[in-house]
Amino acid sequence: ARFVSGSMEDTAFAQRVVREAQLALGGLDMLILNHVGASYFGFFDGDVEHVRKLLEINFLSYVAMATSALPMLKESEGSIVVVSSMAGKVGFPFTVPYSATKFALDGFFSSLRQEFTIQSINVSITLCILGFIDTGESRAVPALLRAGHPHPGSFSCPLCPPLSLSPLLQGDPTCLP
Ligand SMILES: NC(=O)C1=CN([C@@H]2O[C@H](COP(=O)(O)OP(=O)(O)OC[C@H]3O[C@@H](n4cnc5c(N)ncnc54)[C@H](OP(=O)(O)O)[C@@H]3O)[C@@H](O)[C@H]2O)C=CC1
Ligand SMILES: CC(C)CCC[C@@H](C)[C@H]1CC[C@H]2[C@@H]3C(=O)C=C4C[C@@H](O)CC[C@]4(C)[C@H]3CC[C@]12C
Repeated sequence: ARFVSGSMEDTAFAQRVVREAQLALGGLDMLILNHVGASYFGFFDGDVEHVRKLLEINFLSYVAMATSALPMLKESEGSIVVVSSMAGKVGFPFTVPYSATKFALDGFFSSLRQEFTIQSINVSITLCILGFIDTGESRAVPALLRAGHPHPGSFSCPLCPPLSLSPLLQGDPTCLP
């Protein structure tokens, strides 16, 4: 495997990764955009700088990489895959900055897809809407909810008040509308 180390909060770095891929591979069939910066699970704390930084990592770098990769993807009639979340489709408490970055991805890439159709550009754009997955930082979330954090006492799913979120986090999707 090849890698380029750096941080996606710097759009120049995001563009460099694509250039390095071009030099190393000579073209690109697929661009999978997946990384996310660390955030917190709790009530919005008013930190606007955190929202800006998260937008740079989770949103702007995706825009920069897709834009830089587009000539290669047009050439190969390839694909862009954008990893998003249910929190990027429905407002959900305790993930305000993260959710904003995922909604932004939907706005940008779903609109771009429409333009590709109008212009007959044969590059597919797939937005993946994932539910809860037991990885990285997210591992702490079910325990936080079970412990009544960040809201004291238990709380219910805002979309279906009679049902608790716990079954959903344990893999039972019956809470979904
Ligand atoms: N887990 C979940 O419940 C859900 C996840 N998703 C989505 O799935 C995707 C993957 O999530 P998941 O695997 O859980 O996330 P993790 O938090 O486990 O991993 C995040 C990855 O992003 C990288 N990263 C973090 N900050 C930066 C940065 N500044 N520059 C470059 N890379 C960075 C990390 O690299 P390093 O390890 O080197 O720091 C790490 O590889 C994301 O798009 C997420 O939104 C969607 C719905 C639910
Ligand atoms: C219709 C709704 C009731 C569905 C609610 C689903 C909720 C519980 C699911 C859907 C998407 C999930 C979050 C997610 O996408 C990614 C992360 C990043 C990780 O670092 C920390 C955990 C976090 C915030 C997940 C927390 C749980 C979320 C909000």
